Amino acid sequence: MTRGFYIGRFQPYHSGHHALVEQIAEEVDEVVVGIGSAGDSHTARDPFTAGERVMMITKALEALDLTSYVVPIEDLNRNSVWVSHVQSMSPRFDVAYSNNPLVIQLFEEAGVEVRQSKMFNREELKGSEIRERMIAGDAWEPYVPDAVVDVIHEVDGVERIQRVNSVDDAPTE
Ligand SMILES: Nc1ncnc2c1ncn2[C@@H]1O[C@H](COP(=O)(O)OP(=O)(O)OP(=O)(O)O)[C@@H](O)[C@H]1O
Ligand SMILES: NC(=O)c1ccc[n+]([C@@H]2O[C@H](COP(=O)(O)O)[C@@H](O)[C@H]2O)c1
Repeated sequence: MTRGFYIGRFQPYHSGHHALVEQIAEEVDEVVVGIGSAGDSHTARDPFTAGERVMMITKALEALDLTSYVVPIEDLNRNSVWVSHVQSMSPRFDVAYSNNPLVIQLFEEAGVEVRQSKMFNREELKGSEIRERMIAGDAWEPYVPDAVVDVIHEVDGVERIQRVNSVDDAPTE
């Protein structure tokens, strides 16, 4: 039995993330999705709370025939012990999936196998692009799983990101 660990901020969880989980599911028996920067929310870069991201991912993964666990993981101001922190919060895993250079380095130094993945339609399936679309009032719904559309509507997510973005942009004096 092998279990994979896939970490990201998932702001929001989009169809590129989902395609990758489907690929991971072909390689391992179970998947842990780690929600990184779990303490961050209500900013233009990180608009959604950990709980909202748990809902997005849990509901999107319901469509897959897969045993999965969704685990929020807060950041730690100490990279050298971050892998231990992750391991303390997650079900035991055999392999980590990431394309983030720091994440890869930290896992490899800790002796954890890391698999990098191909990017799916990265032009459009990118969190920052999808957040920009929300801020601009453009269509974002085609780029996330249907379950994520429902969650973002339920939490008034577009209004949230537009509001925090206007605060971020406000003059400081
Ligand atoms: N389109 C995609 N296809 C495959 N993997 C992806 C895709 N987008 C992101 N990933 C991977 O998912 C993991 C988590 O990414 P993350 O949550 O930062 O998404 P992102 O789209 O890069 O968002 P942001 O633009 O906010 O940084 C990273 O390892 C990243 O490389
Ligand atoms: N010291 C730390 O807290 C630490 C180190 C490496 C990665 N992380 C987190 O892991 C996640 C990696 O996800 P991304 O690949 O989406 O950037 C982020 O939330 C990032 O903040 C945290």
